[in-house]
Amino acid sequence: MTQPSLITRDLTIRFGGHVAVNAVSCAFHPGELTVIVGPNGAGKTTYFNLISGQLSASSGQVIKDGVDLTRMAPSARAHHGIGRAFQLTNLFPALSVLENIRLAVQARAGMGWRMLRPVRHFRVLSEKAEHFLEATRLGARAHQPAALLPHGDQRKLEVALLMAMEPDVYMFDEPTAGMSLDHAPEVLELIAGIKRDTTKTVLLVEHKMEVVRALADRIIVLHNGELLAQGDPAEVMASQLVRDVYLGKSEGVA
Ligand SMILES: Nc1ncnc2c1ncn2[C@@H]1O[C@H](COP(=O)(O)OP(=O)(O)OP(=O)(O)O)[C@@H](O)[C@H]1O
Repeated sequence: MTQPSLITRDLTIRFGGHVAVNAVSCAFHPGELTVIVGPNGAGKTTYFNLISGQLSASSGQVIKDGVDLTRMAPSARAHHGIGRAFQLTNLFPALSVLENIRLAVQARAGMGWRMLRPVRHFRVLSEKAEHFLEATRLGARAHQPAALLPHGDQRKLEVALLMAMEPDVYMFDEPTAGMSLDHAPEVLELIAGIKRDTTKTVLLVEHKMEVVRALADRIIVLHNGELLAQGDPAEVMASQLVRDVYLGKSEGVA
């Protein structure tokens, strides 16, 4: 087994008297896609926010390749390779798909390629942007304003922007939420492609069991902010403890 790229150690956050994430210790490895499941209010999104830095932990640690990120801002965590997909609100809606991807590539380049000469720099940026455009099958939409994309293509553009940042750890929160059945497989195939790169660690929050079945190498189950179970998806979902938690919340696990 490879070394974990990401570890949370006793990660905890309290909102007043409510402990939304309670001492969650977990390791995530390159080449592995872990789906985080649990009933509504279990703490999944809060756990994600603690890893990406949108929330600060009350106690515990977030460690990436041996570096303690716990007190870092989201941008510093991104610099250390944590990449989280967000809905398109932070895009430039009037710019084209290709221009948005190029900006993401440029933001990434600002982190690591300062030594390149300007002309070569520009060519490399453009080639990289084209690469991510094609990889996400958005070529036909290259020159359309991002704001005018159909919903399914907007979700693909979110994946393209994340890929352009070239993170080590990819984080997706319900990546097919609100998508039509036609488009969901395309986004899932993009995520499956990322997972085939054995240097990448992928974390996914997901409710849909068909998505869990299609993509998960491993699942972790959160319940009342605590880590209830982890391991092989089929085995964990079949366990009585996990079934009780879901049935107790009247949510199907079939
Ligand atoms: N900023 C906050 N202030 C107070 N309570 C919060 C805050 N953020 C989350 N919570 C609470 O923490 C708990 C976990 O919420 P969270 O959104 O992480 O759950 P979830 O598992 O992602 O749920 P869902 O599947 O419904 O999205 C909930 O009880 C929620 O009300």
